[in-house]
Amino acid sequence: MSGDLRTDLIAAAKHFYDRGWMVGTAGNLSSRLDDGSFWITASGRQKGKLTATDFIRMNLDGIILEQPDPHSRPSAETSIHLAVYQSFPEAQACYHVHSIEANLVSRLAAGDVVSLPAIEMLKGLGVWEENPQVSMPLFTNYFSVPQIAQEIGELFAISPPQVPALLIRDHGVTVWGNSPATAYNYIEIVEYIFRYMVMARQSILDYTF
Ligand SMILES: CSCCC(=O)C(=O)COP(=O)(O)O
Ligand SMILES: [Zn+2]
Repeated sequence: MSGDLRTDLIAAAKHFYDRGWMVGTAGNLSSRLDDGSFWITASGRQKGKLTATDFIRMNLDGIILEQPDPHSRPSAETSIHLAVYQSFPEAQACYHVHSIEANLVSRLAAGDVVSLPAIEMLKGLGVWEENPQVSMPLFTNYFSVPQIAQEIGELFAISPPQVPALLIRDHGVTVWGNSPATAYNYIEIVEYIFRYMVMARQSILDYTF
């Protein structure tokens, strides 16, 4: 598997699993090859113990190109990865995890965006401004995942987000980057920001975002 994108995905999933962000088979990761196709985690796999056969290679039309385990199915949330890759052709990796903090933060916002605190960590998401006013798009967790994906694609076609991340209410966060390493960092940064927001709510200090 040397030079195989699945090596990065397996290592990332193990790290996120160990952080408690991919427990109980939660979350899905994908990464693109030079031909535009992508490896994505098969559905329902234990994300702390992935092997090369726990992935499926698909093209941007959602057609399966390689399936090392013939009994596997693509992630149930493949349509969201497709919406991200179709919206952002430069994206090379798309990572989705479920943390408790992401779920709590999604309940802090009543509307369709979450305002983020103007902290230094925003630079890690590409925001280099004095006292930035930044929000992350927040989507409804429809039972039908393709419906979530459709809303993502429709919104991003007219209004690209300020940061390479989206939150689904009561579900989890999805990020994308121009490499697997970048997407990995983005997950760590958004989860830091969510943790900050939850802790700020619990603190006696008056924080407004
Ligand atoms: C307990 S996880 C519920 C499904 C989900 O939201 C998820 O991220 C994992 O789905 P997959 O089909 O990719 O395993
Ligand atoms: Zn999910």
